[in-house]
Amino acid sequence: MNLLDYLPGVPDFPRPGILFRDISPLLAHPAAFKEAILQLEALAREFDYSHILGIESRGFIFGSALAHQTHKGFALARKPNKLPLASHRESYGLEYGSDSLEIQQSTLPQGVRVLIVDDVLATGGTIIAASQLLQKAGFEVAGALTLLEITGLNGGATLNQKGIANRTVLVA
Ligand SMILES: O=P(O)(O)OC[C@H]1O[C@H](OP(=O)(O)OP(=O)(O)O)[C@H](O)[C@@H]1O
Ligand SMILES: Nc1ncnc2[nH]cnc12
Repeated sequence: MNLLDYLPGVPDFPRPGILFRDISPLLAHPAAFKEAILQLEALAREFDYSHILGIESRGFIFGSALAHQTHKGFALARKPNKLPLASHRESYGLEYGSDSLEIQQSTLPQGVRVLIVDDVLATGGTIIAASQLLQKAGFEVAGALTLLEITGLNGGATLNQKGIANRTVLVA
């Protein structure tokens, strides 16, 4: 099964010039979704971690399914003003705009090693912000794992330069 068949590119969304990879067909196809989680699980074995951080919103889907599959804990990196307890915030740029993420200070035991999981790696801005949040909150960044890296934006190389070990299932 070629998982890219289930991640079609939609031209000029959400802005002209962006080829947006839609995860909806993959999620709607049980065997493709299962295969995606199994391939993420295989790459996750390369990391030493006890918890997964999922990034709102598409990172929640893959991160939580992977946490369930691998028997790891799961934590939320949320868009602003969604978390009820004291939180850290980071702002960042991404392929088609800018945004902010927050994590709760008290979510995980201090010092645990956390694997960041998201659907897509484009510029790397989102994962760098997530990594900074984890460090601010006193957690160790085990690395970052994505289903798809968008070519031409050097997200993987950017993460490497920042010292964030990263693996992706697909590149397109
Ligand atoms: O590598 P980057 O350039 O930072 O881009 C990648 C991010 O962009 C998308 O999220 P988006 O902010 O569109 O939010 P969504 O998951 O709620 O759709 C995607 O799910 C990643 O989190
Ligand atoms: N081209 C793209 N497709 C889907 N999600 C993205 N997030 C950032 N860039 C993206």
